[in-house]
Amino acid sequence: MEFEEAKEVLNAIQHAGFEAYFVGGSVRDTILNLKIHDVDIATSAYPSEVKRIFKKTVDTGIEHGTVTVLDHGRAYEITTFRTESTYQDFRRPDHVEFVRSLKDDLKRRDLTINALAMKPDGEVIDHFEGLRDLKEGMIRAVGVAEERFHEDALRMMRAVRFASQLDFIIEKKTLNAIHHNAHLLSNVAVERIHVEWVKLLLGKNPQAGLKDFMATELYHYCPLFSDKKQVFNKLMNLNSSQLTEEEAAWTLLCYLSNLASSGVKELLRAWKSSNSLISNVIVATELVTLIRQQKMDSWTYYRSGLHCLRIANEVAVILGFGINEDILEQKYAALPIKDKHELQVDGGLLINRLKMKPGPQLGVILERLEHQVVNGELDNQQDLLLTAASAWVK
Ligand SMILES: Nc1ccn([C@@H]2O[C@H](COP(=O)(O)OP(=O)(O)OP(=O)(O)O)[C@@H](O)[C@H]2O)c(=O)n1
Repeated sequence: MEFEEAKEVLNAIQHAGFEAYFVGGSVRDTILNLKIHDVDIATSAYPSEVKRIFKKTVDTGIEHGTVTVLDHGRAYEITTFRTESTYQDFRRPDHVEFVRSLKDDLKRRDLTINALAMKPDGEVIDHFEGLRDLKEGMIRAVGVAEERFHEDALRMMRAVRFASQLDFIIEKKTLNAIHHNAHLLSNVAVERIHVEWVKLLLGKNPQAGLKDFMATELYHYCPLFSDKKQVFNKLMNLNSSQLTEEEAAWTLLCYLSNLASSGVKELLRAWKSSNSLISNVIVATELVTLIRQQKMDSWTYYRSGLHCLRIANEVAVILGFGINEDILEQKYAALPIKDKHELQVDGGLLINRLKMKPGPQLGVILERLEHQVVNGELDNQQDLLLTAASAWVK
């Protein structure tokens, strides 16, 4: 386990005479028995001191106190204890103030469940009753919630995200503070909000996260979400099994919003999504309707591709009209060709053998061949395809 190896890193810092602890999400997730992804370390050593202890380091965020240590092929982020919120946009490193006390460092973290530290021997340091909140399933800001949210407004989205991801309840004062400060979210980079929003949708209890997201009016300050109250209500009422990936989450949202492809594009662009995500969600959203209408023919399977078919069907299953997964896979596997390049003729061949001229007619004929092969009307054999094409040319 990553923790075991990371202990050596902690020990090395301690041997050099400094304090060092595991902090943040890895401590929370270990206590919750969840899989941990990255291990963050907080230390009283300044970055220059950390760099003296280890052979291989990278200055990944030296201005906010972070040095990455490379050890046995792994990377560990080691951050000097700090006070004022440096969790904000790292383009604003002007707030950093290093301190030598762990408590001061933990005091400026967002939520009590994220303000725990752990020693290499597993002892947990808990200044803000994070262990109690973990046990009770509570999301609570550290200290005065308003202050924490002013330091970094993204924390409000993190709170609703954790409510969904961990299936926890947001404590009343924290929830009120989010409601009161929701407008501050407008100052946060969309990319950062995006990460939290997706984690909320993919969480264990998205209905709970959405309920808080709406009740606190955070959604008003998210791109193009102001008019989506009804859609979120629909989402909340779905007895959904857990969504497995971001594209499925957006597809569900776009389908429930009745968005045509231009609307999907506009929404996802506003959320700064990648072009590949946008095009997959456009295809998958249309597919959901076709699945509902039972209009799934071979051509639809072919042009959608297996990836989008799976996404659309995941959504259709949640909506109660999905296709049996095995049947979906079988139908796709049974397609005579999966890609245009598998067609036994191409433009060059038509020009050479049928003396066709390059131009739009060639494209039309190739497309017709492709359709017929996919639909099983014509075998994908070169001589058959050439015969069919030559008949169409005449
Ligand atoms: N806006 C933020 C972001 C992070 N943190 C602190 O920095 C730690 C690490 O942050 P990050 O890795 O972004 O999130 P995790 O809490 O580790 O959650 P995840 O498991 O999703 O990575 C958090 O636990 C929390 O203590 C914070 O106080 N405020």
